[in-house]
Amino acid sequence: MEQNFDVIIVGAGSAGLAALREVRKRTDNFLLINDGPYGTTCARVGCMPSKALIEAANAFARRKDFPAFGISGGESLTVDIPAVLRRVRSLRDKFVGGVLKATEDLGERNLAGRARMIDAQTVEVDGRRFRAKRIVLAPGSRPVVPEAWRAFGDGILTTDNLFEQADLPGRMAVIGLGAIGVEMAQALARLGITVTAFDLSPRLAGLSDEEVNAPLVKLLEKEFAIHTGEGAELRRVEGGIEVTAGAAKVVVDRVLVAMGRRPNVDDLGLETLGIPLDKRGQPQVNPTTLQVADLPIFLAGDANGQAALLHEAADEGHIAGLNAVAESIHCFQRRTSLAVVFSDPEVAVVGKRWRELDSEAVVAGKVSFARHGRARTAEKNKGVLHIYADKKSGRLLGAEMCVPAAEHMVHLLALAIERGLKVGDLLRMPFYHPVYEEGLRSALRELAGQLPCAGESDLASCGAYTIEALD
Ligand SMILES: Cc1cc2nc3c(=O)[nH]c(=O)nc-3n(C[C@H](O)[C@H](O)[C@H](O)COP(=O)(O)OP(=O)(O)OC[C@H]3O[C@@H](n4cnc5c(N)ncnc54)[C@H](O)[C@@H]3O)c2cc1C
Ligand SMILES: NC(=O)c1ccc[n+]([C@@H]2O[C@H](COP(=O)([O-])OP(=O)(O)OC[C@H]3O[C@@H](n4cnc5c(N)ncnc54)[C@H](O)[C@@H]3O)[C@@H](O)[C@H]2O)c1
Repeated sequence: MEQNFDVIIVGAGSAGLAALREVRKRTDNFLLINDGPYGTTCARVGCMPSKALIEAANAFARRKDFPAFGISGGESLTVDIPAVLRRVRSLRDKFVGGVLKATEDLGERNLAGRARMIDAQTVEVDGRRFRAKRIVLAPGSRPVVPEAWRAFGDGILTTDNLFEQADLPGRMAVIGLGAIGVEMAQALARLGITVTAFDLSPRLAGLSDEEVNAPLVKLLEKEFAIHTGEGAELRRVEGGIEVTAGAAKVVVDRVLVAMGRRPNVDDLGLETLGIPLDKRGQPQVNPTTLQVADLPIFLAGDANGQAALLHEAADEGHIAGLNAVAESIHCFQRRTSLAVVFSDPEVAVVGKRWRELDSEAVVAGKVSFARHGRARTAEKNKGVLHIYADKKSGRLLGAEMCVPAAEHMVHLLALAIERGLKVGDLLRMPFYHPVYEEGLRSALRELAGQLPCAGESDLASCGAYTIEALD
């Protein structure tokens, strides 16, 4: 017999739980279905354990700057990788524990099992059928691992099991240098592991501006070997796994695969819905409503293949949850796009990427942090920052950067872009001395110098800014 609900939510990840928060405020008649471990990808195997590993690696790497500061003895420091991994898991358990509270009082409204759509209002789990007026699908994504590589068994790692390891070997390959690959390759190298990294693309960490990418590659190459432009192949050899890519060849103990994540939509029964699916099996999803075509279904989080980031998953779950209980479906304006990769220096992209802009219609303000005063005091004077603005109006459009404190500067820029500010508006803000944001100001001044509308001074003449966000 089928059970009837107002809303069914599939997936208890960040998107599913954000939907749950809205749904349960408005109805008790819901069902949450989750396959596999609870606790979310972010807290269990994603954002949080990866950042815990990075922090340990960066703390240990700091010893290399000690001589420059006049501190000696750094070379006698050692790292206990099993202890590092134990701390990562201990922190991870606390983060997961916090997340589990969101579902602990649900009782029978929380069902463990794999859900599959039967039609637009019916879901099947282990042969049982459940109907709902509306359904939120938030099944997340999983690491891409080429089928043939599964034969290497525990020689292959992904971030699903990296943090579970009791110890790590001396030689590792990292395949894929997107966000995960860059973060993990640098962290592993900083923990003393000999890392060799590979990517098909010469652009790393999601950067599209080659003038920002090139210095990043140079900096990372000081810490581990990087080979780009060729697909990697694996072969078991005496004493390890041989990785080849074009002319590059290395034997390693284990391989971390970070070649992207695939949305979990392939086994979800979407083909039963009678709507077109693209070649990746994705239905059309409206990003402002999360609605799938014109069905009573909402697809949120990594699963919709739009922006695989935590804050976007949470927003999408929120929108999907609200729309799943609303009388009529609402559109929500999405936030300025923002992504940070927690390498050192940090990589960050905000607003429009360079490749999305018409190079004829924009000007770029560029600054190198090599001579940045505050960064020099901290031995962190590395990287470059590019800001893009509309040539005619001076309106800020986006930025790409690999610099220290990028995570903070992109938030300031996101505010400016979201509020439609111009280069001159941001230059009228105070910049304290000495802070990393002075580098941002240099890039803005460089931009202003290229704009026909730029004045002679950063400061406004009398009067209000007449900008809602600032006055
Ligand atoms: C190593 C790593 C580091 C990351 N770092 C960052 C970061 O620093 N910043 C950032 O913004 N983002 C980061 N991310 C991305 C972020 O973690 C994800 O975007 C986010 O967790 C996605 O949430 P979600 O709800 O879509 O999916 P999930 O949290 O994966 O939830 C999906 C849930 O649905 C379940 N499920 C799947 N199929 C079914 C089914 N058929 N039936 C029932 N249940 C199902 C899954 O088992 C899972 O429990 C990182 C990701 C990784 C892997
Ligand atoms: N700091 C963060 O915000 C953060 C950190 C980690 C992950 N994430 C999210 O998780 C998602 C997945 O991360 P990811 O790094 O796995 O994916 P990604 O899509 O960012 O990068 C995958 C990389 O693998 C490369 N690649 C693909 N196939 C390859 C092959 N055959 N050989 C060599 N290289 C190959 C691609 O060129 C790309 O550079 C990202 O989209 C990101 O949104 C975010």
